[in-house]
Amino acid sequence: MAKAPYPTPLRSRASAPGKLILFGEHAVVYGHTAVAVALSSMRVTVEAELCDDGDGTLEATLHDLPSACGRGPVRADVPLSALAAAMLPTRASEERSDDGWRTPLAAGARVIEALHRELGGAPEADKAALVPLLFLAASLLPQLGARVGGRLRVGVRSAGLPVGAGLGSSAAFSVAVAAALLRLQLLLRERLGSTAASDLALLEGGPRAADGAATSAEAGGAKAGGGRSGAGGSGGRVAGTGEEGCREAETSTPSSAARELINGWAYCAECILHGTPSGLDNAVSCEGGGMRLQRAGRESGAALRFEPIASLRPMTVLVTNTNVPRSTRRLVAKVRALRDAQPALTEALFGAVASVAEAFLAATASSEARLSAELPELVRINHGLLVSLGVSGAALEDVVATAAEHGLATKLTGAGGGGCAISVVGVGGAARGEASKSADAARRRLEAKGYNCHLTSVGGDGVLYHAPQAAGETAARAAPSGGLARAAAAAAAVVVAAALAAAAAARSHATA
Ligand SMILES: Nc1ncnc2c1ncn2[C@@H]1O[C@H](COP(=O)(O)OP(=O)(O)OP(=O)(O)O)[C@@H](O)[C@H]1O
Ligand SMILES: C[C@@](O)(CCO)CC(=O)[O-]
Repeated sequence: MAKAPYPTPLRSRASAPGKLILFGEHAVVYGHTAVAVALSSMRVTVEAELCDDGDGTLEATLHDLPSACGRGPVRADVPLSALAAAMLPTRASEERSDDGWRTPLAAGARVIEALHRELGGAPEADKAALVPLLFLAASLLPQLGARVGGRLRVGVRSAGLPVGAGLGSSAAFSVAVAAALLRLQLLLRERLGSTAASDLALLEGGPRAADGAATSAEAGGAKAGGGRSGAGGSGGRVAGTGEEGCREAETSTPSSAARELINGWAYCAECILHGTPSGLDNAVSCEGGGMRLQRAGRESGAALRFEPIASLRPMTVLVTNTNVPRSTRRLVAKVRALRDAQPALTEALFGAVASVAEAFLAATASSEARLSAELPELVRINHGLLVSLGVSGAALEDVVATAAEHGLATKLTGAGGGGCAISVVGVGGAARGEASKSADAARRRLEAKGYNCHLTSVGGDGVLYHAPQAAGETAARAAPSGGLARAAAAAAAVVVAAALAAAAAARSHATA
């Protein structure tokens, strides 16, 4: 065992947004077009700190999740060496080294079981929430298990993103944890002087769109290898609205190579939480902006294809959480039953939903004025089609009617039944003035009825790095020492191509 001191704590901080489905839920299950966007001001933020005091423990705290034991938030202290041991099935089969963080690799059943065991007698619900974080820590900081002493502290907080309401909180959690821990790995390598060219490429952050780096022509350029992604302009508008969210001055977007790795690891965490998710939520959370998605075939097992929407325009929506629990599985089954009973009619409804999604894509590609004119009607029509499919509910209809009294077109988002609805407030500048007065009035009425509302722009920043809260990170780089330093130095020889190939492999896995 090596004891390699970190002269000062290393800290990283990252955040990632939730998502919402603008158009096309349910029809997308049968191969029709849908549109999803990032909820740039509703985010999960993760702080991670690695320091030399302590007894070789990972301290994880999920500040927003109340523990099922009824005392405080979900939290755990786990020996770092035990985490490394739990990962042995993965490492043995892969013959992997401390360099394993470069290749996102899903957790097998034996690894998941071993991580559960490390959480001892904690309530099952707490374990389920913690295991993805433990897995990411062990995967992205594999060197730590071989050390004596030290402490890794990870804290997770949500900024306005409700947990389990259909807005992609689990993906935001997974992306933000993966980003914070990847950055810690890279800072550790930099501190130890083992930074290779490939690591520098991963460490590099770009300016956010909110800093004015992305013009509207670049907005949404979420191609692999591209710089900023997502609807850059809206990122700037979010920062100016005075909403909740992360607006630190020192904020940057991870490089595209880093985003690919983050997305790959986040998908691995999502698989632990959800089995076999499509990968849409983590892709939108990571890249920001908006995505067009479509299944390759008519059946729900068919692969989902994602395509960034290059022309997404800034939009402001009022998100209303009915607080009515919903089961996506039950609602999807309900639509399937309707399709079995009325195949031609149901297919016609799906076709109409897809036409709405395509009309939205045409309008946003055309002009702000056209989108502004057409969006409310498109929202109203899509909701009507979802009502016809039988997936609305009493609270959702109440939200639609209440918002309509204030001139706002509203639709359910996600599976329906309960969960959230979205009301169009405006496109670009239209979100101010009269539109914003209507939104304020609607919000007051809806909140008086017991719903939770959040005014937000959509399609802005994806995953972001933030300046850590405390000083110390800028302290002088330490000389490499001990086994950890040697392992890190050996790993540094791996070239850029390896990191990019690994990330590409993860991406193809995530979109499969
Ligand atoms: N802020 C957070 N801190 C820790 N864990 C979180 C946080 N937000 C979400 N999670 C994890 O994600 C789970 C919720 O995932 P779930 O899929 O039910 O909801 P969602 O992601 O909000 O909705 P959807 O997947 O339908 O968009 C939580 O139980 C928890 O494990
Ligand atoms: C209802 C649905 O279309 C969206 C749920 O958020 C289901 C799915 O796409 O898997």
